[in-house]
Amino acid sequence: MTVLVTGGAGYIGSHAALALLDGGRDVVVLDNLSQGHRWAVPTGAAFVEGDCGDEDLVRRVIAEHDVTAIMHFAGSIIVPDSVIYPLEYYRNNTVNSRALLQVAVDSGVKHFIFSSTAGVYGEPKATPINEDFALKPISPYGTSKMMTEKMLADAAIAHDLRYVALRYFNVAGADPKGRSGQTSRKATHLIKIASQAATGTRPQMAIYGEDYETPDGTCIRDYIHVSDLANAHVLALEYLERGGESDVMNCGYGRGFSVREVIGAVKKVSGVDFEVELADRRPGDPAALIAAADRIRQKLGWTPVHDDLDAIVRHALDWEQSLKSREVSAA
Ligand SMILES: NC(=O)c1ccc[n+]([C@@H]2O[C@H](COP(=O)([O-])OP(=O)(O)OC[C@H]3O[C@@H](n4cnc5c(N)ncnc54)[C@H](O)[C@@H]3O)[C@@H](O)[C@H]2O)c1
Ligand SMILES: O=c1ccn([C@@H]2O[C@H](COP(=O)(O)OP(=O)(O)O[C@H]3O[C@H](CO)[C@H](O)[C@H](O)[C@H]3O)[C@@H](O)[C@H]2O)c(=O)[nH]1
Repeated sequence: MTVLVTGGAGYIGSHAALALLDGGRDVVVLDNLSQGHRWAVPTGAAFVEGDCGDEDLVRRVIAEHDVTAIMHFAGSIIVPDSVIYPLEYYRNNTVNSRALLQVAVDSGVKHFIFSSTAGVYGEPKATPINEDFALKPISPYGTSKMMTEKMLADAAIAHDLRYVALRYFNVAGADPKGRSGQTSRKATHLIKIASQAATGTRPQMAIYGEDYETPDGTCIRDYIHVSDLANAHVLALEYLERGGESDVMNCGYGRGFSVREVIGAVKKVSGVDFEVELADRRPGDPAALIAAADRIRQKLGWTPVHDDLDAIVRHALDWEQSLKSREVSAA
């Protein structure tokens, strides 16, 4: 009984693989290394280099490793890129997910956990956002994820398969033991960028807009520690294994911090007063995104242990320092 982790050489997938291994599970990672790194695959996990849309390959991996569950992280993740290359995002996020789902159904894999996003809500009418809000994505990225959610829902009705789609809010931080962290080749996430500015990997950073209708004028987000998120995946798997119904669940803490508050925390924790300039709004940024996070707590018994901005920042900074000594290009 092995868990197939697609995208397990990437940021969140490698943390989920660690959480599964820490819990005594067998793991096989399938990653095409388009973004991830071979060294990011945790020790103890089997590794197959390849594409999650390659049905023959996935079929073989499932059979050879006795896979009974799939955690599907593989995908393309940069929202503005999805506007420029929409068909590429639909191929990698939607078409490849369809292929993976087909093989899962054909092979009798009954449990499927999917990386969805708060991006499926688009510009929500209010905040906090609960799972019953209308899905109105405003980018091809968000739409590509919403379409996979729909495929999962339909497949779960027609076939012997149950799923949990986890809608992540803003994922940040790194493994507290320093075993993994965010190593995207093209960093866009606020805490990653601020950590790079603090550790000297980049000379300065920008705040994208300070004229939003928020207390300090900058956008508010619900930052969730990647290790708490990884544990949510393990709990979601246990939930399915004890017969839980298919569901979608927000992953966030239910509170928000502004861009200025985040940058202040990175400066305080690092002790570095790096340069911050003001820039125009980034297109498509909603003013505030905060999760209503009751469902995941109730249904999975999820109790986060890293709900502390300074701790999230500390772990992100430690990881950034360790990347510098590994001489990995993380920019
Ligand atoms: N990082 C976030 O804040 C965030 C928020 C919401 C949702 N998500 C979703 O979580 C998942 C993981 O994101 P991440 O931040 O770890 O990104 P990441 O880029 O670090 O990891 C994605 C991994 O998938 C691999 N990959 C991409 N396409 C593949 C394919 N066709 N076949 C096999 N491997 C492939 C990449 O090489 C990479 O290792 C993604 O599906 C993303 O959309 C991330
Ligand atoms: O250098 C930067 C980087 C970000 N920001 C701001 O910081 C906030 C957070 O931005 P991120 O890029 O860290 O995260 P997003 O909220 O844009 O994106 C998150 O939500 C998206 C869907 O809404 C996707 O799921 C994405 O993967 C996930 O990280 C935004 O207001 C952004 O404008 C800056 O001011 N400067």
